[in-house]
Amino acid sequence: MEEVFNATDMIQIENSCKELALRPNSHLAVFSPPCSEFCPHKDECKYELIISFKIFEEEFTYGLPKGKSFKIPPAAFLKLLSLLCESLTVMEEKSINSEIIKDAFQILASQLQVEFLLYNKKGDLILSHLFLQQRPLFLEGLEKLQISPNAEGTVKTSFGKFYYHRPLKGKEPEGVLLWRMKSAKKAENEAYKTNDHFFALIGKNPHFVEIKKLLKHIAQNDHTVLLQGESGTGKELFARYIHNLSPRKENPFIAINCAAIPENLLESELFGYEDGSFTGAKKGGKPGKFELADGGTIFLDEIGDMPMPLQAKLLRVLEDRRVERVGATSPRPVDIRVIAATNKDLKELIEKKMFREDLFFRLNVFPVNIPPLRERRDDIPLLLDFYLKNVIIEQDWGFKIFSPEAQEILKNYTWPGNIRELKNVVTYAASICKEDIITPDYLPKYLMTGAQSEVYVGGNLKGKSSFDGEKDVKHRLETLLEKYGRSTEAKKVIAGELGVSLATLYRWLNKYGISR
Ligand SMILES: Nc1ncnc2c1ncn2[C@@H]1O[C@H](COP(=O)(O)OP(=O)(O)OP(=O)(O)O)[C@@H](O)[C@H]1O
Repeated sequence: MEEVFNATDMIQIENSCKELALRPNSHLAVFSPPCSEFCPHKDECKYELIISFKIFEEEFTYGLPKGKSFKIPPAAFLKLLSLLCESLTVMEEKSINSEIIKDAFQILASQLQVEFLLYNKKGDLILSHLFLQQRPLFLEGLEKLQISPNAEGTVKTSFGKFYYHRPLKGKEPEGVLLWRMKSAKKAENEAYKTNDHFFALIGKNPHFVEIKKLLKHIAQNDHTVLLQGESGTGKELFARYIHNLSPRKENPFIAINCAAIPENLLESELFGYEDGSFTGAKKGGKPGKFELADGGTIFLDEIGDMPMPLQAKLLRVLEDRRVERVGATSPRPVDIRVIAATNKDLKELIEKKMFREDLFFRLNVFPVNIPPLRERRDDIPLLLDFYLKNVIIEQDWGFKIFSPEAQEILKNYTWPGNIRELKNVVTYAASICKEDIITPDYLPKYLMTGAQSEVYVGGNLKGKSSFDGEKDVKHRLETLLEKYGRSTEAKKVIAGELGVSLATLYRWLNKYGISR
């Protein structure tokens, strides 16, 4: 028989207490100790609450030690509620326990973030717990709810959608339990909002899981890793994953996007500079990213965009583990692990004499290819769920899900912008849909027409739909620059609005000859 409670804090109470707590004729009893005036420990009972219930012939009696908080899994609580539903006679008898039972269930429900409505078999609402700012003026009687004769299902009430469960005794329903979880749970909130990207590396696709395993292994040593994959596939997230699993995890993780920084600044950003090394240089000089990453990991994103002269300097750092600030006369030692990433074919760049072959071999110690989303479609539902929950929690919205039809469309789309695009689509759909269920009406139209997003075609702007041709693209970029300005902050906003990375935005600005 499955144990209903496996709560970590609820403990099985001693037999002596059990005898006092158990009510042999009822299925369920909740005690706010003392359980009885005859209890020898009644003045110093160590439990806050005692719950005793019987399923079939088996009895369970658990106590919550004082000063502990409930950690009962919500599923167990729902089982308990449905048990309560079957034991409604206990409530209706107005037994001495009924008030305590009510209180206990209210406490449990609020701790577990469960909303519920409990009706007896006559259809009267006898117990409820709803997270509403204002108390509802009235609660619907059961007959208004038009619950189907099934034992389980979903039903719409004036407080939104609920799941229902009606236990049957013989053929007669014993009552009905309506319940739902509050979606914006604080506990989830913490898990989802965590800066620890380690936890947010979502994916169960076997190839993806293999990569995670390999990287976990690689993380233990200091070898250089080269992550290759399309834009938005999660290269930076993987780099953080490696760092978080490595012995360097307490030290800095420094990311720099080689394509997002103007060529003339990149050198000093990476290597730092000495006092007075150029006009406008900060007094006392400045350490570069390599020095800042000392003891930790440096992530060189878009390495294919690094200018040739800097490639030579990077090669020296990789070979000697020493870095020379601009204007310095001698190098300083650095202890770093290097992770580089690219969405370009470096071998092709080598052929075009745009990337140094010797640097490629230095970087390519552990090459890892991150698959595009279209090659791991089985992960799409997981990612949709993850980002939907994320946005709901961030915005403190209520319950929302994608309808099966919307899920189907999202699953079949090619996602040229990969996970970044999926994330944007989820945010867009959840923002414009005021209902609980996100139907295809709320999805961007290009997903349905088979056309690709205007902003994603392998990271290059060449799509169709509302954007037609380069003239439109250039115009859109110019309009946005006019609207937001040209500061780095403004560019981040623009990149966000277009749903691309900052690096891609810089690439486009270069491509269309728009001044930065
Ligand atoms: N497996 C994943 N699970 C959850 N979120 C992910 C996953 N992979 C990527 N993301 C999210 O997708 C977005 C893009 O990821 P990231 O910046 O790591 O991609 P990238 O490959 O480095 O992109 P680019 O080449 O454009 O810099 C980020 O918001 C990241 O959090």
